[in-house]
Amino acid sequence: MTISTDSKGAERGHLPVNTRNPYQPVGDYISNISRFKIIESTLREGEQFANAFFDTETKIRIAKALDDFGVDYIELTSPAASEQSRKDCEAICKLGLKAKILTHIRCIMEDARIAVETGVDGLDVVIGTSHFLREFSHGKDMEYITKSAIEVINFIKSKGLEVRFSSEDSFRSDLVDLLSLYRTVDKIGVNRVGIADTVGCASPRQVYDLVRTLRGVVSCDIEIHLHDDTGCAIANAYCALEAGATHIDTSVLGIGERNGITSLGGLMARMIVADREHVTKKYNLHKLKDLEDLVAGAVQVNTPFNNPITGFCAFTHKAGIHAKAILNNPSTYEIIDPADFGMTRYVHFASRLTGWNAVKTRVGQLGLFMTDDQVKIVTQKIKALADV
Ligand SMILES: CC(=O)SCCNC(=O)CCNC(=O)[C@H](O)C(C)(C)COP(=O)(O)OP(=O)(O)OC[C@H]1O[C@@H](n2cnc3c(N)ncnc32)[C@H](O)[C@@H]1OP(=O)(O)O
Ligand SMILES: O=C(O)CCC(=O)C(=O)O
Ligand SMILES: [Mg+2]
Repeated sequence: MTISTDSKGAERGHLPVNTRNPYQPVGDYISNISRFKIIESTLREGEQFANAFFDTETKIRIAKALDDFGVDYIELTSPAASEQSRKDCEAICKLGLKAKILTHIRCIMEDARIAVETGVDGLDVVIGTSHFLREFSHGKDMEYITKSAIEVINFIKSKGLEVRFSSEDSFRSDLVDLLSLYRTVDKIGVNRVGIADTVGCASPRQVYDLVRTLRGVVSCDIEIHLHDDTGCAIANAYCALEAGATHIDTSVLGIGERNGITSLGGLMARMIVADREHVTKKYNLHKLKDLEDLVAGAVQVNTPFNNPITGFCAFTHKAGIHAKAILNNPSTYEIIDPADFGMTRYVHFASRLTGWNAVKTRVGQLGLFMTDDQVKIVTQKIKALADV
C-alpha cells in the first residue's frame, strides 16, 4: 500500500524543489555538457533489437513522438537494408519534423548513392576499424578504409548533406590508426566524427581518455555510441560529454543489438541532475513515459522495474527512515523531482519497515484525526500484521 504525495503536499512548509541539484557542475564543464545533442536511434539501433519488427505506421508514430519529445536528430535504418526500409525512410523525411533526419550506412558508395536520394538531412557513415572487424567482417585494411571514407564523405558533401564518419569498435582499434583516420576525415570537412563502443567493453575512464584525446585531434563535433553490455552506457555517455563529446546516441528504453545502448530516459535522468535548467527547457520531459510506453508496446516488453524515472518504483519510498525525511523534504532521498517528468512519488506505509511518521501522513490524507500516541499504536499494529 502507498501514500501518494503530490508535489504540493510533499513540499508543504519545506524547501522548494527547484533549489536542488547540488551536483550542478560549474565553468567549462557545464558549458560543454549543456551543448549536447541527441542522435535518437530507436529507429536504427532500436530496430536491431531482437524483438523489434516495426511496420511503417509504427515507425511514423515513434518518429513523431521522438520529435515531440524534442530530440535533435532521428537516425533511421539504412535504406540499403530493404525496399521497405528505403520507403519508410522517404516517408519519415516527408513528415516535416523539427528533428533532423539521418540514415546510417556502410562506408561504401553503393549505400551512399541510395541514401542521398531519400530526402534525409544527413548520413551517418560507419566502418569497423578493430582487428576483429577488419578480419571477420569487411576484411579491409586501414589504407582501404581511409580511401573509401574520403570517397564516400566527398560524395555526400557534394550532395549538400550533413555527414558523420564513425569507426565501429573504436575501443578495440589501434589508437594511432584511429586518430590518423579521424584527422583525415576532419580535414576534408566531415561534420562529426563518431566513436562507437560496439561491444560495450569501455569503462568510463577509457571513454573519457579516448574522447579527450580525440578532442585534441579534430575540430569537428564528436558523437558517441555506447553499448550497455557491462552496464556502463549511461555513465559512459556522461563521461564522454565531460571529455568534450557533443552528440550522444540513444534509443528509447535503450533497445538495440543484444542488451542495447544508452537509453534516452537514462540520459535525461543523468543530465537533469547535471543541468536541470537546460534539460527541462529543451526537452518535453512530461512525454517521456508515453514515449517509452509506445516503444515498449511496439517491441512487446515491459518497462524494467528499475528504469530511471519511469520504472514503477523509481519514486517510491518504503522504509520508515526514508519516508519521514521524504515527507519533510523530498530532496533528502531524491535527486530528481518526479514532477519534472510528470511523475508522482509514493510513500509506502503498509509494511513491517514503516514508521509512525508515514502512518500519520496517511491518516491526515484520509481526513482522519488521531493523536500521535494513537498513530504509534496503529503503526505497531501494522508491523504485527506484516509479521504474520
Ligand atoms: C554495429 C552496427 O550496428 S553497424 C549497422 C548494422 N546495420 C545493418 O546491418 C543494417 C541491416 N543490414 C542489412 O540489411 C544487410 O546486412 C546489408 C544489406 C547491409 C548487407 O547485406 P549483404 O550484402 O547480404 O551482406 P551481409 O549482411 O551478409 O554481410 C555484410 C556485408 O557488408 C560488408 N560490410 C560490413 N560492414 C561494412 C562497412 N562498415 N562498410 C562497408 N562494408 C561493410 C561486409 O564485408 C559484407 O559484405 P560481403 O558479403 O560482400 O563481404
Ligand atoms: O555508427 C556508429 O557510430 C555506431 C554503429 C553501431 O551501432 C555500433 O558500433 O554499435
Ligand atoms: Mg550499435
